[in-house]
Amino acid sequence: MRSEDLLKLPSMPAAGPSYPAGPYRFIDREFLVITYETDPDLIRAGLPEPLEPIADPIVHYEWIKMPDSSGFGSYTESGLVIPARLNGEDVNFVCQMYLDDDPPIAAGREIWGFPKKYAHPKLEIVKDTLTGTLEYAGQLVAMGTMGYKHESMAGNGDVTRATLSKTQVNLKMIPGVDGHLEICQLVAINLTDIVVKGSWIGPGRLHLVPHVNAPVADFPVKRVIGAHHYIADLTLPFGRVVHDYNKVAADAATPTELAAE
Ligand SMILES: CC(=O)CC(=O)O
Repeated sequence: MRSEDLLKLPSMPAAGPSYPAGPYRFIDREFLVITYETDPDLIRAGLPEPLEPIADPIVHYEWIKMPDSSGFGSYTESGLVIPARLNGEDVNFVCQMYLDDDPPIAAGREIWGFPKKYAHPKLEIVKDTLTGTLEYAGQLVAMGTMGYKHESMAGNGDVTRATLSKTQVNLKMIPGVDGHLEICQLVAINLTDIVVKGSWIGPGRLHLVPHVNAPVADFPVKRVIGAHHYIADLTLPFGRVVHDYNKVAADAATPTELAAE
């Protein structure tokens, strides 16, 4: 295989790349987001610097069903997002994500640094209840329930658009061949071409179970604040590096330390 052909490949392995080149467009992407209050000390400890906590110690627990995703197919994911501040901007730090499809796990980690792990999330309508569950290694670790379409936010599409437009921040960590973190960065992403197709609020409940390898319950639920169900089409564009830990450490190293390397 010629080098110039290799360099045009979207991903590895060269024999059957895991995911194609973008753009990555999602149609009818359906969200259940349960917002709750947790312990402020746990939020402070869970946010990588220089991210800072906001005044309210809140977490968004999400289920996202993606039936039609270019390049990735049909899959579901679930996880935790923590509102935070970065350089004076309100952002969402993507803290944990669990999903059931290999290409978006590989692409999510390799391109944008999403903290993705393989698990079995589900989002379904069961009788009168929008129900999200997450199983990791055969055990239930999260269950969220919401009254189905109680109050439409149709006249309030801008609120949902604003929610989807908020900057997301990931901690991307990829080791090099010597095992050290060759890439250790905060990566920011803003979704584009957002079309909100439906949006509802209603009563919600959330149950999290401690699990060592899917530690969603490390941010325990003190009080549920609200539940939001919405459906949208959107594009996930490439990201941008907003903080490079290796560069900051190299810039801070003294000339003596550098000479000793
Ligand atoms: C591929 C991705 O990272 C997108 C998603 O699953 O949210």
